[in-house]
Amino acid sequence: MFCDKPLSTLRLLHYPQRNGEPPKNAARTKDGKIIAVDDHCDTEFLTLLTTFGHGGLEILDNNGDWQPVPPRPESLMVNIGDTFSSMMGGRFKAVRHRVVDLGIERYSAAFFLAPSYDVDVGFDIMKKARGETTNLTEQPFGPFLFRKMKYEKKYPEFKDLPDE
Ligand SMILES: O=C(O)CCC(=O)C(=O)O
Ligand SMILES: [Fe+2]
Repeated sequence: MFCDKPLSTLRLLHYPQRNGEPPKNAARTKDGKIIAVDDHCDTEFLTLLTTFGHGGLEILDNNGDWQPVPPRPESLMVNIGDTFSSMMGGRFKAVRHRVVDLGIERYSAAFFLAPSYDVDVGFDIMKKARGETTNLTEQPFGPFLFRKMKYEKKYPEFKDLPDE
């Protein structure tokens, strides 16, 4: 499911320390902190994330409040992606998260485990395992990912890519 024509990616992130005043139009949280990465859910299957001990990551809880994720040494954070959530019929939810600027230089690394380009992700894993029919339609992961990134999440780096 993950090995042939893989679409998994490793993202190495460096957030340089800000010098001087932030731009006037910088995106801010309700309590005035500068947002370094806007809130989003990861799109792929599962994400393994380390922040190398840095704070700044926040998740949206069920009450709609943002909660800081305290860095835990020697551990990885595992996030469920939209694809896994949809394949589990929504029983597991992709967590909304964002990164706020704490005024320090920051590093993180995220491995986005993604199904292969041609793999059908348009079914409910649990229903299929029980031999039940699923309502979802066949959906190869590659075009599903590209469409989601381009039209739904509107990520600029996907703007000029073809749909398939
Ligand atoms: O830098 C971080 O801690 C998180 C980055 C992130 O959420 C992402 O790249 O999808
Ligand atoms: Fe993320």
